[in-house]
Amino acid sequence: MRTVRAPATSANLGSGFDVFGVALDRPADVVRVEKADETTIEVTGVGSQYIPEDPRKNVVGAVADALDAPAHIRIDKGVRPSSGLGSSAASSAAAALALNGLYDRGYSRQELVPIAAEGEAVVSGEAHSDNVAPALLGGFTVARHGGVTAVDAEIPLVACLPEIAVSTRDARRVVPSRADMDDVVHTVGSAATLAVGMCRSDPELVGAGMDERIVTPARAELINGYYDVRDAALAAGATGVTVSGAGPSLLAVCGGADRARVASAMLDAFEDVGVDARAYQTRVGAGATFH
Ligand SMILES: Nc1ncnc2c1ncn2[C@@H]1O[C@H](COP(=O)(O)OP(=O)(O)O)[C@@H](O)[C@H]1O
Ligand SMILES: N[C@@H](CCOP(=O)(O)O)C(=O)O
Repeated sequence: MRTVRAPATSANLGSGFDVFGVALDRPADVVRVEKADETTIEVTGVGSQYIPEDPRKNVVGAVADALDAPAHIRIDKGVRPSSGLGSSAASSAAAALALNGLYDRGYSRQELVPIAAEGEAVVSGEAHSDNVAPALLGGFTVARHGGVTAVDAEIPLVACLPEIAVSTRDARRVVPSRADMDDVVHTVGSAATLAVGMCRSDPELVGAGMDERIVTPARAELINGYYDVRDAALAAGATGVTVSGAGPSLLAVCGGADRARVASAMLDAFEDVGVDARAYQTRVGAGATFH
C-alpha cells in the first residue's frame, strides 16, 4: 500500500497560459493505493458527490492505465472539483507518484508529469501539464513541450474559491483563438517579469507579472463579481490578482503581513455580490509527498 498527499495548484498565473504553475501549500488531496487485479476507485471528501468512481471517468483511472498499474484507489478530496485549483491534477499527481512506488516503476517525478497529464485529458480533453507539474515537483513550474523547469519560491498567496462551478472544459471554450500583437508583446513582458519575480521570491514582481489581456478578460466574464473582488484585493495590499486556473477561484499575491487583510477583503467583496466563498491563506509550497 502507498499513500500520497498532492497539493492544489494554480496554473497560468495570468501571463503564463498553459505554461506557468505553482504548488499551493494547502489544500490537498490524499490518495491511497493497493494492488488489485483491476482498478476500482472510491472517493470521499470535498465535492466527492460530483466525482465519478468509474475508472474510465475518474482521472486516476487513466493514470493507472498509463502506468499499467491496476489498483484499488481511495481518494480523499481536499481540493474541490471545478475550482480552478487543480483538483483533478492533485488526484492525478498523487496517483501517479503512489502507483509508481507501489509497482516499482522507477520513473522520476519529471517523467511522471506526462503520465499524470493523461488524467487531465479525461476531464478537459487535453493532456495539459501545467497543473500536474507543480503538483509533482512543487514550487513554480514552467511546462513547455520540451519538458518542465521548476524553481522554489517563497511567495505568500491567497486563493479565494467562490461557490460557483466552472469546468475547465467550458472555460477553455472561451479562450480566443487569435490575439493582437500588442497584447502578445504585453503578455511576454508580464511573463518574463513574473518568472524573474519567482526566482527572486519578490511578490511585487510576481504580482506585476500577472497582468494579462487575452485570456483573463474572457474568463472573468464567467465569474460573478470578478472585478469587484480583484479590486478589493488590490486595495487591501495585493500586488497582483488573476483568475486561478480556469476559474472560478481568484489568486492574489501579497506580502506575508497583508495576507489576512487581502483574504478578508476578497470574501467581503464576494459577499457583497451575493456569492458565498472561502479563502485559503497559503503560499507557494512543496510537491506531492508520501505519507
Ligand atoms: N479525481 C478527481 N478529482 C477531481 N475531479 C475529477 C476527478 N476525476 C474526475 N473528475 C472530474 O473532473 C472535473 C473537475 O476537473 P476540472 O474541471 O479540471 O476542475 P479543477 O480545476 O478543479 O481540476 C469534474 O467534472 C470532476 O467530476
Ligand atoms: N491551463 C489550464 C489550467 C486549468 O486549471 P484548472 O485548475 O482550472 O483545472 C487552463 O487555464 O485551462
